[in-house]
Order: sequence, then structure tokens, then C-alpha cells
Amino acid sequence: MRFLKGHGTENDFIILPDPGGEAGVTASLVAKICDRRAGIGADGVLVVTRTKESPEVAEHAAVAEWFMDYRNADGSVAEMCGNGVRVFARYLLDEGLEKPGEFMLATRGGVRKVRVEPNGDITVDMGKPVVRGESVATVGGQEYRGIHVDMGNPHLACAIGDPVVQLDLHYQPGFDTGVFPAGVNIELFNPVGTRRAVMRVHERGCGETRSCGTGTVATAVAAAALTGETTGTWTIEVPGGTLTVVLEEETSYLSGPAVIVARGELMLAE
Ligand SMILES: N[C@@H](CCC[C@H](N)C(=O)O)C(=O)O
Repeated sequence: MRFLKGHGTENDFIILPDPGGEAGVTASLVAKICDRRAGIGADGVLVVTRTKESPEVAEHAAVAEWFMDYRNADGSVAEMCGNGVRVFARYLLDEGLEKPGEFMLATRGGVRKVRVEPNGDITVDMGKPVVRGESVATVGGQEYRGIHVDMGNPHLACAIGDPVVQLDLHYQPGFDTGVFPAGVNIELFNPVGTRRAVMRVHERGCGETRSCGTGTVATAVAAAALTGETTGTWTIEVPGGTLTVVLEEETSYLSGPAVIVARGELMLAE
């Protein structure tokens, strides 16, 4: 099977072209591919399938030709991946499967519009973040209160006060399984100037990653709430780079670089 590898601010993905949806990519194959020692290594897999060939999203086939079938590194599926959408869009553009400008993609979290910026960055309309309340994350025995933000997938974004570099995110942070029965992506951040924050993330199904697009939008929402704002343009610094988040009343946008770095033939089997 042919594969490519790409990343968006070092949130890295293996891309598996499967236009007809016939490959039957399993959770165990995804976990093998993403293994950083025995496999290729990645935070997740993006299976590229025509929307009309994917029963779970076929209803969107009239508006979005391609479905980003996103899988976490442990093989689990997720509703949405902001950096994944941007890398997926880069792949479609490079392959001539979509034209530069604006186009729509299907995800499990709904249809997303993407746009190529004059500087080559890719912007995604991420939809309206939904604030569902507050909850607590525990890291290294320390409790941090944060905001539960639904970006299609679940997030808990906590302003922590302590420097984010000091956090040990090798382990799953504690969280309230009553609030997050399907798990949660946990962002730990500090505001560092006007509409700017530095963030680290522990992703559901992946562990710590160097960036998380949906997580940066959740962080912008939580950081804005600290100053009573709900709109504005935020710069979020992550270990893998910098992303821009625009919060509007009815939607949000995520912008940044997305690149393809390799292509090859997969020799792993289930
Ligand atoms: N890295 C992603 C989010 C991927 C999904 C997440 N791990 C989940 O399980 O919800 C992003 O860029 O948004």
C-alpha cells in the first residue's frame, strides 16, 4: 500500500490513499504504522477516501468529495483533527485532487471548509467551539481547573500558572471520567502577552504531541475567557511551531503551515 508522511507544526501523520474505501485499514495496522520504533512513526493516520464510498459520512458527498478518516496512534477513531485537516488538504492539493482556493472536506465531526493562503499556509473553518463547563486535570499530583470545550472532539484547556516546560506529560493526566466518558485531549497553557499563549497538550489516543489544532482553538477560547473575551485573533505557541486562531461569534479559524515530507510503500501488515 502506498503511503505519504506529512505534518502541521510537527503534529505528524501517515496518509493512506484509499479512494474506494476498500483497504479495510484496521486499528492494529494503524497502531503498527504509528509505532516510532517498529513502524514509521506518527501521531495518527489520515485515510483518504471518497466521501461517497464511506457510509459513515456519505450524506456529505454532494458538498465534500473527500473524507478525512482520522485515526489516533493507538488505532482509535476521533471526530476531528485540526492539523490533520490541514495536512490532508495539502495532500489533495499536491496530488491535484483539489484546486487551490477554497474547498470542503468531510470529517466525522462534520464538513469543514479549507482555504489556501497567499503564503501557502492552510486555514480551516473549525466551526463554533462549544463551552460545556469546567473540569479539573491532574498532572504530577497538581490539580488544574480548566474549561471543557467541544471542538467536535473533547478538550479540557487549563491555564496553569506554572511554566508549561516543567510539566511531565509522559503519563496520562488525571481527568473526570464522568465528564469525559470517551476520554479527553488536555491542553495546559499560559497567556504570554496580548492574545498570545504557550501551550502543551496530552492527546487522547496519542500521548503528548508537539501540536494539536483543535487543542489550540480550545486554548484560545479558554485564554480569551480569562479576559472576558469571546472573539479575537490568538497566536498559540506549541512545541512544534506557531498557529493562529481567529475566534468569531459564530465560528473559529485555524491557520498555519502543513507539509508533505515523504512518500513510500508500506510493508507492514495487520
Ligand atoms: N491532533 C489533532 C487532534 C486529534 C484527535 C484527538 N487525539 C482526539 O482523540 O480527539 C488536532 O490537530 O486537532
